[in-house]
Order: sequence, then C-alpha cells, then structure tokens
Amino acid sequence: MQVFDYEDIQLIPSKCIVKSRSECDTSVQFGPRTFKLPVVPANMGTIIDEKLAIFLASNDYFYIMHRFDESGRIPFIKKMQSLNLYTSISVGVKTDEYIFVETLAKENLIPDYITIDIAHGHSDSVIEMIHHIKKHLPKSFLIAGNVATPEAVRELENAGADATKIGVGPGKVCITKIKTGFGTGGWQLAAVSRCSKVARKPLIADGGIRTHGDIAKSIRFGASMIMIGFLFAGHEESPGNTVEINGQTMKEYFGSASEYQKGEKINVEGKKILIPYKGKIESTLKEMREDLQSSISYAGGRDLEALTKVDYVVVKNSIFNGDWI
Ligand SMILES: NC(=O)C1=CN([C@@H]2O[C@H](COP(=O)(O)OP(=O)(O)OC[C@H]3O[C@@H](n4cnc5c(N)ncnc54)[C@H](OP(=O)(O)O)[C@@H]3O)[C@@H](O)[C@H]2O)C=CC1
Ligand SMILES: Nc1nc2c(ncn2[C@@H]2O[C@H](COP(=O)(O)O)[C@@H](O)[C@H]2O)c(=O)[nH]1
Repeated sequence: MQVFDYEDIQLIPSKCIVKSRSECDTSVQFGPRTFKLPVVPANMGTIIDEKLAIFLASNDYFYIMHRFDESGRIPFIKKMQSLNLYTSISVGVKTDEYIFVETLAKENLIPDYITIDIAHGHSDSVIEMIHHIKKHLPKSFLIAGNVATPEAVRELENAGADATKIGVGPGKVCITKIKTGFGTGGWQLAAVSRCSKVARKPLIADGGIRTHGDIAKSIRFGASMIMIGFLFAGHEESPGNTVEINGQTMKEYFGSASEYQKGEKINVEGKKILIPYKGKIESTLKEMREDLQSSISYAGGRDLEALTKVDYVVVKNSIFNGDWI
C-alpha cells in the first residue's frame, strides 16, 4: 500500500485557462444543496454553535451542528426552520438517539442533513442507526462515520448512508493514535484515496487539514467535502473559551472525546490545546476561497472538477523546507 499524507504531496500545475483567479468557481453540490465552499467546520463543541450555524447557513456555507447539547437539538431545528434556513444535526448511536429520531419524525421536524457521529463508525451500531434513520426520516441526507477503510465505506453505503466520513485519529486534538495504536494519523490523505476507489457516494475527508492547500489535495484524492476543526478554531465566533496568557488572547480547542467535552475521564481519546485568537471567521473563509480559486487555476480549470484529475508527485515530508506561513 502506498502511504502518504498531505505534506508529502505536491500537485503539478497545468496550463491556465482563466484570465483571473476570480473566474474560478469553488461551489459544490453536496446532498440537496449547493454551497460556496467544499469545507465544513467540524461538528465539535468548541468549533460550532447555534450562532455560527445561523451565519454559515445564511451565507450558503455547509455546517453540521454537534450532538453534545442533546436537548437543544429540537429547539435548534425549530429556530433554523423559523428563519427559513436549512437544518443539519448530528446524532450518536445510544438508545435515547433512537427515540430522538422517532420524535423528529412524529413532530415532522425533518432535518435536511443528519450526521451519525461516532469514533469507530465501521460497526453494527452505526449500520442499525442508518436503517433506523432511513426508516423514519427517509428524506434527510444521511452522513455516516467515521471510518478508515474501503470495506467500511462499502458497508455503510450499502446500509443506506448517502455519504461517508473518513478519518480515524488524524485530528489536531486527537490522541486515539497514541492511546490505541489505531487510525489514519500520518496517512489520512492515502486513506481518503483508498476509500475513494470504492465509494459510489460522496466522501467527507475529516481531520488533518493544516493548510488551505490541503483542501485542494483532499479533492484531488477523492473528497467531495472536507471537515476541518483546527483551522476554524480560535476565531471570534468559535465557541471555545477565551483566555489571556502572558497578555496574548487565546481560545480553547478540545476534542469531542476529551475529558473537557465528556465531563469525566472515561475512554478519553482527545485533548485540549490553546490557539492564538484569529479574528473573524469571515476573513478565514474569504482567504480559503481565494486560495482554492488559485488552486483551481493551477489545475488548469474553472471549477473543482479540474482538481480531481490533476497530476501530482510524492515528495516525502519536504514541502515546507523549514518554512511556515
Ligand atoms: N474521528 C476520530 O478519530 C475520533 C472522533 N471522536 C469523536 O469523539 C466523540 C465521541 O465518540 P464516541 O466515543 O464514539 O461516542 P460515544 O461516547 O457516543 O460512543 C458511541 C457508542 O459507541 C460505543 N463505542 C465507542 N467507541 C467504541 C469502540 N472503539 N468499540 C466499540 N464500541 C465503541 C460507545 O460505548 P462505550 O463508550 O461503552 O464503549 C457508545 O455506545 C464523537 O464526536 C467522535 O466523532 C472520538 C475518537 C476518535
Ligand atoms: N481522536 C479524536 N478525534 C477527534 C476528537 N474530537 C474530534 N475529533 C476528530 O478531529 C476532527 C478535526 O480534526 P482537525 O485536524 O481539523 O482539528 C473532527 O472532525 C473529528 O473527526 C477526539 O476527541 N478524539
């Protein structure tokens, strides 16, 4: 198996066919809707909250609300619907979640998108939840994860998932790889590539994105959508707490399987880090879009499709040459 990660790959430029990068179209159809960018902030407690979801939905960006405020999900759906915005929520697989899905169906609160969010998604518990959601909420676009292998993608797709999410352990605040010895940490991009060889439905690459160029690389290796925590953490709008350290403003970013999210030290597979305050998320989204437009122009195209065919080389861990942005 050829193993590589984001920093090992460089995409090779093709002849430019646009006069300006502004001509390049970064929009993507994902499920029933079209979004401005093929990126989605991670469905984590320190990355997304209701206020940010409203901003993203109002501005044609994709969002997935996290599942950690269980009783807040129905009021959240009602609020989004009252604002005429699309709804995108997460669920787990425990018994209460089966009842929650039935309640949504009974109250005719049909989310546009539902994400089954557990660490080890290649499991009967996820397959059973896919069947349950497809039975009660057949109109919702169903994302299932997280998984790491082509076999898992096939099984979840066959069970009825409309998209699968790839990435076990590559995240910035993830310690799964250290605590368990398992995962796609260090070869996440190769894992996305392997999964894309069998996928018949869209893939979300989840975790390990460290630069805007990694978005283009994810698309080259088969992702339709890219989930990002680290690059979206630390903004004005990020829900993580703000702290002052030696006069510098920092914001907290912690894992969904960390003691900080769980409220107890049991099966901990996540940690907390502090991120220097980055300002408004709108500026980051603007820069991401400009950088992706530039990527498309280097690919010799006008839209994201051009990135899917571009040639590449493997340059083992040498891309940064000691530099950093
Ligand atoms: N993408 C990634 O690499 C990872 C992401 N996470 C995130 O952390 C959050 C918590 O995840 P998770 O612990 O799955 O959620 P939950 O605590 O809700 O667990 C979901 C269910 O799966 C069971 N379960 C969890 N892990 C395993 C396993 N390895 N083998 C068998 N059963 C398992 C749990 O039981 P029990 O607790 O009794 O085992 C529980 O019944 C999620 O948001 C998830 O996305 C966590 C780790 C890795
Ligand atoms: N192993 C763990 N993975 C986690 C945890 N909380 C979230 N995640 C995953 O990380 C990505 C975000 O990755 P990033 O590199 O962009 O920061 C997120 O979408 C989850 O899949 C955790 O506690 N442990």
